[in-house]
Amino acid sequence: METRIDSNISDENEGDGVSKKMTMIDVLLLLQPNEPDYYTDKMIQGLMGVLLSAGTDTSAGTTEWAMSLLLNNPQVLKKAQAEIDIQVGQERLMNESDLAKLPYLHAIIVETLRLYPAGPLLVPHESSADCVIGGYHIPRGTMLLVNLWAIQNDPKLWDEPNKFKPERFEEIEGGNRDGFMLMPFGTGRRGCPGEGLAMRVVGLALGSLIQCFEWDRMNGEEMVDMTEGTGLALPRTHPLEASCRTRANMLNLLAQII
Ligand code: HEM
Repeated sequence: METRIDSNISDENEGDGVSKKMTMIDVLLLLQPNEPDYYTDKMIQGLMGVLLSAGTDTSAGTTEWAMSLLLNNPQVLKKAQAEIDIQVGQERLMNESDLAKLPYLHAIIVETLRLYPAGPLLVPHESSADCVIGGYHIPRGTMLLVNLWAIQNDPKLWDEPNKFKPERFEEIEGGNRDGFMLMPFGTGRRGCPGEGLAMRVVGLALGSLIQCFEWDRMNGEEMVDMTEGTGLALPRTHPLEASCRTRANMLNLLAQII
């Protein structure tokens, strides 16, 4: 990965500085001449590495949990497919601009993030000054972990918290954020900066899989095992295996692009 980022940096350094589309690396390199001690190659490389590592397993894992939940809840999968068929049709592949017309797909992703948040304890925060949280005195320099998983699965806050019910978010624009019941991307100024990108990436990947293929569990009646593994981004214990076949009406379209 370092080599890749290095070569991007040296390509950009050799260019005339005017690129067709500004990437984040382009912007950082433009800032470099004015503040060379701050925008060093090492710092840019580190920033890119953080974005890649923070954005990859989280988005892929959320897509995998969502597919697992859909396989165990085929009626939800059918409803999502019907929404895509009505809003997008089968003449073209769905694209990013379709996401705004697919509230049920959005609700599926939010419900997945409620049940299986990729950051179950958020990331550790540290108080920069003495403060009081919920009546507790927190001295400066204390590490604070938020048990997001417990909040998002709390029966005092959620009706049937263990059930996968995307309908609970269908009516609510952008998911229910009242009272911090749901914050899969954290909150405040250290909240996840990749939220918008993640929702688009997961929406497009999951939506395309639903639009193009019929999905079944590998072992018929046997439910997909939903055991959580250990790891920072709440991985599954076993990678998901599923059976899929191209939907009859999508065959021609897919044949053209493969
Ligand atoms: C489904 C996907 C994702 C989930 C669930 C997720 C969740 C989170 C959470 C819970 C935090 C900690 C927030 C807090 O402590 O308040 C976080 C931080 C962060 N995320 Fe994400 N994230 C996702 C995707 C991404 C993507 C795509 C990127 C970038 C390309 C990204 C970049 C970051 C960075 C840089 C931080 C640290 C922010 C800081 O400390 O100021 N994340 N994310």
